[in-house]
Amino acid sequence: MTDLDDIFTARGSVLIAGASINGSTADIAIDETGTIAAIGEDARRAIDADIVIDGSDRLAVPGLVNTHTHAAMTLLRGYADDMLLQEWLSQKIWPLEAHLTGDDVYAGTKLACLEMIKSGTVAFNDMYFFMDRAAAAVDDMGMRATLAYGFIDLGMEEKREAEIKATEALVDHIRSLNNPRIQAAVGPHSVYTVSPEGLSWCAEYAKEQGIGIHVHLSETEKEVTDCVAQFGKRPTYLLDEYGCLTPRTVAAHCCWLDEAECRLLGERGVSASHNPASNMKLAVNRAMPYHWLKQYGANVALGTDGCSSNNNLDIFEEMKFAALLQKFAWNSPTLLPAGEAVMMATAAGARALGIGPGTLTVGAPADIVLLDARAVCNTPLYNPDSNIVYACNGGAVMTVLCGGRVLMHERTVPGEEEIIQEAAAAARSLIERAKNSA
Ligand SMILES: C[C@H]1O[C@@H](n2cnc3c(N)ncnc32)[C@H](O)[C@@H]1O
Ligand SMILES: [Zn+2]
Repeated sequence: MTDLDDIFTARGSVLIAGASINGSTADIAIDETGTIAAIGEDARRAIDADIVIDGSDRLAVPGLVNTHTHAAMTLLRGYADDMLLQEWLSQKIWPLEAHLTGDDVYAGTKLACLEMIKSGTVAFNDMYFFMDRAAAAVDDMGMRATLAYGFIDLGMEEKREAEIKATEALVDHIRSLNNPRIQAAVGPHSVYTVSPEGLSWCAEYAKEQGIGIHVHLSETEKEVTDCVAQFGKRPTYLLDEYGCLTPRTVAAHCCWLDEAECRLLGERGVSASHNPASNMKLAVNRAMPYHWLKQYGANVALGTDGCSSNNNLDIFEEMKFAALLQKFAWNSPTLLPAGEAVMMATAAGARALGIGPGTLTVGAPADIVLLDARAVCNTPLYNPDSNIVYACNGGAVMTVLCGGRVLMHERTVPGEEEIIQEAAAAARSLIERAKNSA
């Protein structure tokens, strides 16, 4: 077996020896390009391994995907809780965010990446500000991410011009990085913060650039009634009218949808990001109609939302909350069984971001998580999906690989201490600046 230091610095082929995959024991071979080259009997012959990782007492699962977050909001964790969404945003969050700097976003996104890696997430879909600095953090941490600048014009033409410039600058910047793990998306925040002109620019620009769209959709009932009062139609139809519903759109929340809207999202091939912890915390008072979205073929994945409404980035918790909330809200104990929750966090998430199949299969990117099969939460282990969704949290994750690179091994992530210290310092200084300006 390879030493800890070598595991993080070596670049090359990796053999995971004797891990448990879907109930049977197998080796996994990963080639130099970070692709799964073989699983099972052929694995040892498929590569001349530079790194060997002991997979005994480990369950191998695909890397988890967080399809909706505001990563740098780790700096706002616990800053404002137990409030109504509109008041929380307008009275607490937005005033504090006005003081954010690029350095804050770098430090906060690094803390977010650390937290995600420690809980088995390899890829995320982010919408925030100073996203060139978020990209730097993602690059440093070795994860995958789709990064969108949060486009908010509040119906003002001048602001719209600035948001267009910021969006274009981010897309150009990400292209210049030439990092296959980082892609750009366009991020119209929502129908209540972006004008029709803004929505339509976002849709056209995304189409022209061949990139995705990341938007909040029908999170609260107020969003829907305000939209109907102002535009005479529900948010889904407004987004559709301006071209924002595409197979490369990720719509976060999707709580207050009626059946016809679910059908339209299915027809347009949209991915819906279910964020049950945030929805329950902010008491949006309606669970995403998962059964309709599934029935009409929308791709339903999972997200945490930001750390100020969750308050962590653990997709294991999100799998459990999703499975529980759906059952409770729709009065159906058979709705969203464990296996489906795992698929939402893996294959559906990967599909939403266009990053491969999100499965442990030959030819897939080697985005692999090894769980401790001997942990309390995995004992006994009748049905791994059940343990993963209902019993475990991210603490059971021991090793994480993204594109064949080891990001965490035996729960060690290089540089963890400094990342935590720097984020804590950034949060302190942010609060200080906000106080001094008040
Ligand atoms: C990108 C923007 O989205 C905001 N934001 C964070 N959480 C939510 C939510 N649940 N609903 C709407 N907006 C949110 C961020 O605070 C930032 O201002
Ligand atoms: Zn959000």
